[in-house]
Amino acid sequence: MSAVLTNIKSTALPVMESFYTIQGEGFYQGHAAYFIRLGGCDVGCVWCDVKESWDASKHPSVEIADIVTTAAANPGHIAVITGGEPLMHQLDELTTALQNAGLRTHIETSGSSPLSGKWDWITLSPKKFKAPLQEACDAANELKVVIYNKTDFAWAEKYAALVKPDCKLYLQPEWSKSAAMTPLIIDYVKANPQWTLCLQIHKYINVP
Ligand SMILES: C[S@@+](CC[C@H](N)C(=O)[O-])C[C@H]1O[C@@H](n2cnc3c(N)ncnc32)[C@H](O)[C@@H]1O
Ligand SMILES: Nc1nc2[nH]cc(C(=O)O)c2c(=O)[nH]1
Ligand code: SF4
Ligand SMILES: [Mg+2]
Repeated sequence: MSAVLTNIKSTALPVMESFYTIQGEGFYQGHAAYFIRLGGCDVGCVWCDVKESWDASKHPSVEIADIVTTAAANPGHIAVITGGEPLMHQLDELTTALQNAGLRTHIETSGSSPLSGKWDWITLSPKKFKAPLQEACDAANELKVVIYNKTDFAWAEKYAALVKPDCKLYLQPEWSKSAAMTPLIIDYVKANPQWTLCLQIHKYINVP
């Protein structure tokens, strides 16, 4: 996948899956939300929990009008755009259409591709494998750092210094390392209470 995808204004986007569930992570954890998972990612996190999303060509192209109609058919008021890396796509048309249909627009992003779209909530989850752009740090409403080993705490602080003062700060254990990392996160949050522990609750309660 390359930057070729980034600037194409299109009326359709590759959709790997979409589902109505509860937001399992971050400030909106527990809220009903309709997730739209776009195909394509050029970041390549070794521990990514959705590697099937990486190749955009493996996912069907869906018209934005159809994406929005399906999203708006649910009673929830939040649409979460995730991926893959959703900012590999130009998202102005999708987000405008979702907002015109009465939905809040939230994004889950690594911030490593240029920002597009109109957002009510931006979750920035920076990655070592492809660093976020400063424009993503400037715009983030919450910073969610995945903790894979103990050196990741210092790395998280580097990004906490780059986001806005009111940006919410979350530390999320990498799923396969959760047993080892969660106790370290608990100790870290107790010593540094500006941070909050974030568990992926959907994986504990077995919802998508
Ligand atoms: C699959 S990513 C898709 C959105 C975007 N590419 C990103 O990384 O933010 C959605 C969220 O899941 C997190 N994530 C992915 N794999 C994970 C894992 N194995 N354990 C914990 N969090 C994970 C990411 O950091 C991100 O916050
Ligand atoms: N329930 C639920 N909450 C989530 N929050 C972020 C997710 C993502 O994969 O982007 C996700 C997801 O896949 N499922
Ligand atoms: S940036 Fe997101 S989708 Fe891409 S590999 Fe990393 S966690 Fe997976
Ligand atoms: Mg997920």
